[in-house]
Amino acid sequence: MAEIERARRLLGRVTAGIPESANPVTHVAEQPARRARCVDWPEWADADVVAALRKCGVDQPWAHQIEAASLAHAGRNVVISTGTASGKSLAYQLPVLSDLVEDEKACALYLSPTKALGADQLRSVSELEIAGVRAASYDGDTPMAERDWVRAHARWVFTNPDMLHRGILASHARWSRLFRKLKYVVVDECHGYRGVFGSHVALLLRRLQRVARYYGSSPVFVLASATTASPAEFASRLIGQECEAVTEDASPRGARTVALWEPPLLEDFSGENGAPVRRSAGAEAGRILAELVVEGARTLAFVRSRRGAELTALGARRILSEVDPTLAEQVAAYRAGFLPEERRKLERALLSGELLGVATTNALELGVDIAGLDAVVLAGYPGTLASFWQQAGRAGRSGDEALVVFVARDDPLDTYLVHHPAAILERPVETAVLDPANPYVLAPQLACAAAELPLTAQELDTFGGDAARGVLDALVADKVLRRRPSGWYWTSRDRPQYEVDIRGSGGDQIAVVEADTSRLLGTVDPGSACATVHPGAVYLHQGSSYVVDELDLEAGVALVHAEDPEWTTSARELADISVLAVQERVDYGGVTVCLGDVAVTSQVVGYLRRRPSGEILDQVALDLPAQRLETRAVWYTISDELLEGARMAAEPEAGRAVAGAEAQRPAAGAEARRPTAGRPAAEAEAQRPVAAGEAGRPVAGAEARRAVAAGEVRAGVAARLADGVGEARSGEAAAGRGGAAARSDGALPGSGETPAGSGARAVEANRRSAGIGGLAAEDGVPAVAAGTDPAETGERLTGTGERPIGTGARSAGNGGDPAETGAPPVRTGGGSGRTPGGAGLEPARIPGALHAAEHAAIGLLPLFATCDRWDIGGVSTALHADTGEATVFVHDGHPGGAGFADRGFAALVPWLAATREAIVSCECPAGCPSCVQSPKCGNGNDPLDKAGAVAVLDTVLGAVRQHGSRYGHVEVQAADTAATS
Ligand SMILES: Nc1ncnc2c1ncn2[C@@H]1O[C@H](COP(=O)(O)OP(=O)(O)OP(=O)(O)O)[C@@H](O)[C@H]1O
Repeated sequence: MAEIERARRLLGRVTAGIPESANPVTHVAEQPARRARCVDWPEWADADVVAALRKCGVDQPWAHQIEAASLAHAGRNVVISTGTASGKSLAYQLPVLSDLVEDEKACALYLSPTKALGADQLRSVSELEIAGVRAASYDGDTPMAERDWVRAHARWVFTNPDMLHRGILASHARWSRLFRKLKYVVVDECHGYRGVFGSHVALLLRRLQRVARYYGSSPVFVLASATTASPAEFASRLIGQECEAVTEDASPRGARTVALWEPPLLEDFSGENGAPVRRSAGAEAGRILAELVVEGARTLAFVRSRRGAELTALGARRILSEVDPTLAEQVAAYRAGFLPEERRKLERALLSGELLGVATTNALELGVDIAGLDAVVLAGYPGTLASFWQQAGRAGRSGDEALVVFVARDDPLDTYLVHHPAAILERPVETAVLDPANPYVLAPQLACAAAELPLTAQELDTFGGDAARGVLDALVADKVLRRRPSGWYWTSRDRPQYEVDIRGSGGDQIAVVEADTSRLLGTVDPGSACATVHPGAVYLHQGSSYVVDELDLEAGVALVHAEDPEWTTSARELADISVLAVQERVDYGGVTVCLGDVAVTSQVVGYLRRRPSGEILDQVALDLPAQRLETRAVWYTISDELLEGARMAAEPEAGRAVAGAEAQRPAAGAEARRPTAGRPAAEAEAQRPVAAGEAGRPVAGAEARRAVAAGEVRAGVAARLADGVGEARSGEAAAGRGGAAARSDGALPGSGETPAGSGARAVEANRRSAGIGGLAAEDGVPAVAAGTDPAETGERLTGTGERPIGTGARSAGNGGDPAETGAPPVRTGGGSGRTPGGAGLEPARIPGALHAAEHAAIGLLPLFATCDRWDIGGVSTALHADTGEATVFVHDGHPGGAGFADRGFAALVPWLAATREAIVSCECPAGCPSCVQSPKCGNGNDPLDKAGAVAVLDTVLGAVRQHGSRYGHVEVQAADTAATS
């Protein structure tokens, strides 16, 4: 009981003085303590290894450790997927070290997503001092002289996927000693291999296996993962072989109290278009951190960006210095670029109580032996439940209950989570999404594979079968490979690995160079360069701030100078989308849901400068070229009949958008089925899939605007309301995901090819260009792009309601523009005469309703696909030329897609239901960042119709539910079954 009192006391302390009416805590949950389940050391384990582990403090192993270790020892691929600090390292150390001792020629590889984690793991193996093992690292930091030694002598090589790709597989003959006797491959933190990076790693591991086979070995894979859903399935997909899973965590855990926290609305600020805004999660976390430090609680606060971490620590110190200056000394920010020794020092200081509070980015999430803290504060959802529990899991000592506070940021996903505790506390951790069949990933990977060893027809099944065959044909047509009877051969003397960056797929990299010193700070992929390193952009690199002077896309360089201005920048982008091919299409009586390939043309048209207070300084127009991205999208269309229905719309209650039940209620009336006059009848056209290159492309942005102005298209229907990807990508978010920032393989923007073709050409292009992008990624340390996410840095939008910069691309208002009036127009009237399940929206509201529904859907997709909202974009339009109907698209931000849109299609119903819930449960009157406003909206969040969005979503969900039993969408697609940590 004393335990619970302690956590409750801590929570009481952080809420002290807040009136009950303004209590930010939306939910409190208690998680009980768990006892350890220990077992004996297995007989097969080497006695010296056991003795060494004992000496390092592991007296008796936990059951899950030995279960996994024994499977590996028996030659079975295994993934251990258990909670934070559950001793996963021992599960692979025991079999690997035992076998290395038993067979003095045997070798092993260890792969980690970051250099820092690899260094930590090497240190812990070296500390065991097992004779003859010769463990060594081989990464971007390994001096040239040492590399020869590692190749010649090391038996356990600690490296990362980037070095495996460029440094080991590319010159495998020099590593023949290792490959001949390669007994184990350890893949640590494998849940991080998702999206495009994960797809590359999956193919890289297949390349590794074929090279090992060539030298006569067939290594066993041991994978370690945070708790994830379906770990066996995911690991099998990652390595391309059967893999067993160990998931029952037998390590001890202290009890925890988890509090969900929604920061209060600010009274003296309003946001864009007059929307209410909340206190930033970072500022709130600083205050909570200070209160906990006063209580003597050892606390780690996770903040999403480096700048945010610094501001949070600063905020806490400022509060503490007023109470007791010595307490302020006990709070630190985790600085980027900590060396392993500094991290150890920090761990020790925090564990001993010398330091009481540390504000950190997720850099401290991996490879840190910090557990048993008194409290953890999470400022913002870290993107995945796996990360959430990884961070939360740092709290909790046996015998003493710890506190976890999750502070919501002002966005739809976080808001949804604090109001739906089950989505955090009871939901299984999501499966990591990867798609090794993406042609943009397959093409460069197959080129690398062929360059390593000629590819034979028998091997193609491991590379995706038919998908690989199609890509190989394109590579042959482009003369990248040559087809001979015995297989496919690489044609050049150059090695493709140097130009293929496995951390992304966006063409040749843009180098970010400090003009004064010519120092290369990092690289950004060309797809997001206009948004992140446009002239005037504030660019963060390793915690330091720079301002971009010049962006030369042709030369591939952004020149910057060191400067830490009083503002941050966020780009604004317009986009247009066309359907290239429809892979899946399901009709639900007036609502159609599709999955397919699209081309997104986007243009950064300007940027906003904001002070940390949220005040918008100004908007600066930019004249940058449009970019083209071919990718995957999920979209739904709604017929006019359903959208407009009859003349009765949802009536918003004060402070709430309520259209749900009302919009669902069927009402009779032939009136409702009347076709809308004046709207182009494109139904027949829209019923068939649109193939690549066909006529019927959408009206391009400028063209649409002209058409609207000229009255050629009905007012309001031609504007595309777009939310481009990555325009204000947070540097930390990019880095945290393993680095979308450093890319060099992939599509040629603007090639207009089908994915396979352009993927093939990408390789060709990459072969010609020197891959600057490799520099950042070789280290396993991705470059950091501008930290401009206002939600992360504590900035707030102060609304001016101004028009987007230099565009005019919005719905042509006809007096009914809801954003102009501040509130959606409300129709009243009898319940008769509307289309069953129809939205009851008048035409002028439709663009704003679709736009708002699209924003919220982008915000909520990360709940179902393991992506960040910056990985995806969207476009909504009241009339799309390719579909002939009102359409909302949500698309992947990577060439060829990363599986996110596919996941949205598969989880359509729960995704859109959660989207609706997020909007409805937001207390704002007409839309705010917590529900339908987007931080990256190219249209200045205008028009947005919150009540209309609910009506749209109800219409879609109603139609799917009514007609869906014949299809697959009614089922919640949750194969996710694993428990959280
Ligand atoms: N059986 C055991 N008994 C006691 N302590 C153990 C045992 N196994 C591991 N440990 C200790 O637990 C701590 C965490 O171990 P380890 O870093 O391997 O966990 P992990 O699951 O890899 O953590 P993370 O979640 O950070 O990846 C280490 O200090 C380790 O020495």
